[in-house]
Amino acid sequence: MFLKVEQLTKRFGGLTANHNNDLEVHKGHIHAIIGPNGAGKTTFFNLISGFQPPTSGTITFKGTDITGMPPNKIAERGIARTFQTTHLFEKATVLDNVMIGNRLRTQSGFWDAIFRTRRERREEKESLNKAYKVLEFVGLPHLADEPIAGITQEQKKRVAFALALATEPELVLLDEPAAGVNSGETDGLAALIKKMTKRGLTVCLIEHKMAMIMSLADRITVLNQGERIAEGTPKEIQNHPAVIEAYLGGGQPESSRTETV
Ligand SMILES: Nc1ncnc2c1ncn2[C@@H]1O[C@H](COP(=O)(O)OP(=O)(O)OP(=O)(O)O)[C@@H](O)[C@H]1O
Repeated sequence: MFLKVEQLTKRFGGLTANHNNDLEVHKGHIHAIIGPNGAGKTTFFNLISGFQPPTSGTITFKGTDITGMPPNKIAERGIARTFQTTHLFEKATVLDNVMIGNRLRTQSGFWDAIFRTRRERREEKESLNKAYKVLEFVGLPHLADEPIAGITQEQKKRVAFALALATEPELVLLDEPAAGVNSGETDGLAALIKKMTKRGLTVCLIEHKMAMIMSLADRITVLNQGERIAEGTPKEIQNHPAVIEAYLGGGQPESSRTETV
């Protein structure tokens, strides 16, 4: 299994944000994580990408146990995640964001960057080439010199993708890639996600836009109140009683919370 999460739990004091959750992501798939607000989706991503340590459970990526590894080590092993667009530097250019962001999030040579050693200059050139390549991929090479503050929300989403892709990942975790953009732009971002899998990437995404998820995802995992309540194909999920119940906001009996398709 490409990514295998077993019995993952995260507690914040008395609150259980994730409770004994399992997940299997197949190579080359688009796997969506959905669920109402506060279901524990972002926490789940934080645990997989190493931004928070789990309370218990294991995460195995390509056969290696990566549980509790720091984010830069997990990125080195091939897992990248996107951040909300609020993580971008508004005054810096698109290109600088991709370059700086990549370094800050994946490399330890921060002081090299400050003092501009020879190694740093060589790495900067490589980093520049890489940044242009990923900007090309996400369709923004013409905006390389534009400050983030001057581009649209949809373009910022593409920059967030570029940041993740610059780490040359095999698995990309996208946190609400289409939040705050209109429907035409959502279609464009969905096409870009499809293009990622055509290039051999595996994608795991959190998203609230159901139409997008239903047409894009190979499999869907549904979380509610920290627990996995369903897993299956889009068709199976659409007709799943526990999912319908969770989305209608009625809450559900304890007994149905661990039900799977
Ligand atoms: N660092 C933290 N400290 C304490 N509680 C937290 C922390 N992070 C998340 N939580 C809580 O854990 C629960 C799950 O939050 P999380 O952000 O993972 O949900 P979500 O499904 O991503 O929600 P949304 O769709 O609204 O983004 C919430 O009750 C939240 O308040």
